Amino acid sequence: MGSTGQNAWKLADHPKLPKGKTVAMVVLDGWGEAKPDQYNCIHVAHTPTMDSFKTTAPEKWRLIKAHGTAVGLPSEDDMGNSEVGHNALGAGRIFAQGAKLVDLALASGKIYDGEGFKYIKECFDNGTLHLIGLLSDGGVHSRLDQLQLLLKGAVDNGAKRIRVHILTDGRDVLDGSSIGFVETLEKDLSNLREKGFDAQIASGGGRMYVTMDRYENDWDVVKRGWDAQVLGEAPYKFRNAVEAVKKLREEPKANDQYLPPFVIVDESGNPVGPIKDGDAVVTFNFRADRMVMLAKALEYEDFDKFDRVRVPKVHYAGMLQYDGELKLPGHYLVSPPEIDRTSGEYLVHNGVRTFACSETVKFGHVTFFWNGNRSGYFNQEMEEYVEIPSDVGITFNVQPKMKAKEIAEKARDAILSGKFDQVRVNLPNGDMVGHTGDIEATIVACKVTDDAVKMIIDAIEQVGGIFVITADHGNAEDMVKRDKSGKPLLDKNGNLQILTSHTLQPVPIAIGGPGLAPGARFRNDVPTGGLANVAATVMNLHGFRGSLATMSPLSLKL
Ligand SMILES: O=C(O)[C@@H](CO)OP(=O)(O)O
Ligand SMILES: [Mn+2]
Ligand SMILES: [Mn+2]
Repeated sequence: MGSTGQNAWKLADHPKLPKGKTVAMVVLDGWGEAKPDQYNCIHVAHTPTMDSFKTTAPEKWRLIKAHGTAVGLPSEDDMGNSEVGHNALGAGRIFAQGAKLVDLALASGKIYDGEGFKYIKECFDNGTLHLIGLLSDGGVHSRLDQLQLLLKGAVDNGAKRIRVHILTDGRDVLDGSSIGFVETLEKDLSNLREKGFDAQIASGGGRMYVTMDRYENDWDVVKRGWDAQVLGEAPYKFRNAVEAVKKLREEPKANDQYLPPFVIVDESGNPVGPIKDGDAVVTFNFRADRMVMLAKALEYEDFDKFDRVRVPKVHYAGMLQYDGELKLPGHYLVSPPEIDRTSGEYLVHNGVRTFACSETVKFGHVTFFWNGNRSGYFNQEMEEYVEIPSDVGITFNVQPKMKAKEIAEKARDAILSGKFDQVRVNLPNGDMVGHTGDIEATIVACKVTDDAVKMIIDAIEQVGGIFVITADHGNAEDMVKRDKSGKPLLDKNGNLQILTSHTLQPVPIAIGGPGLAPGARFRNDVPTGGLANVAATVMNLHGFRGSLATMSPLSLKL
């Protein structure tokens, strides 16, 4: 393989597999494999299409790893997530991910020598350091222990006044756990106060209602956060954050994910921590998708998505740089993984035309994450990305069908059009509805997903193509927290502990379709395999050689 120019991208022909077959690449979001029981919504739901892969063509079906080190996360206790999952699927390699890179930078202390930290430090003498992010130990977007280390490092490096703007979780961790996390943070801050630092929580709100929207689905979410964090304005005012979270959770149907915005006020009723000129701001989430919108609001001069009212002149740094193409934000504490030479870029250099589609809430998964946290096209003549607008302002248990049918129709039409060689979609339902913890709705979500898969493979059937159906991580296959033996756990009131988060489960991958070379199947003597092996397998199915640079496929027997 040449090292420069077009030659560096040219892929050799596969010795046995033909070129020119339309390949449908379908990612079921949040669809893992787990023991069948009543809390496994995939098992309970009517899913004849997905079931048939496993039962009628078991040699073309297998399980692959979708969590922990197989997707670049720090440990095997880390559940998978969309960012790392789609990064691995799209890049075909395992990269040490944000969670891990931040751990290393904090442990070595290198984070404090970096450009980003030096930049925010310039404000420590006269300004306040604001830390904004998700408060939990979920490890998907952020981690409490990293925030704690950062707080310590900041005061060791001269920060005197610190305000933390918290977003409560309940999506990567149990609902209700926010109280404990806020208590822990309050204790740390009160220890700092005892040592003479002026450190407090300044504002808060639930992650799905305040700040952490993604892919520009609903700017109101970011505005609510802006109002509380920057302007110090919110519908609820409290003297301390533990009281805030406890009180707001008392509202009927309240949960951690959707707590309304609140600000902490002093004895005269004034907000304790609006962001002002001369302050430093750090968004401490390492994961990109749900921080990009706030980063734009903080960084873009000609921002017009909502009225910011007041735009403080601050030194802002992200924990990571969230968008490599937009270079957003410009300053960051830790360099993001350099996810280069992704499969999408190989495709455009090798004449493979791609169609990618999902609805808004997952659109960036099959584009931005797939392409290594890079927005935009590699080559617009070779690619078409279609976004179907998601419903806004609802929780998806109310509308568990979401846009699965519309996504499948777009995929079907793209396949039948003959204009594309790869048709790639994400079907969000298992994940988005699974996160609501609503078992009945999640069962509907799984059925609808199965219907969508059917529509896509029927189209593949018609054009003599190939399908690859897989998932990015588990979610809908397990809706309860369990003990080590697998028994569902009850809380202190005897209620089932509902699991709103992803899981540690493996995910299925199925290949098939009339275009698949006769006899092609997965080797059953290769036990390991993960999401990072899918890209090279797909390249094989497009007729290209087995290994591309360092990508390795799931072994196929031909
Ligand atoms: O909604 C999200 O941000 C995460 C869970 O925190 O889910 P996913 O990784 O599937 O996008
Ligand atoms: Mn996902
Ligand atoms: Mn999810």
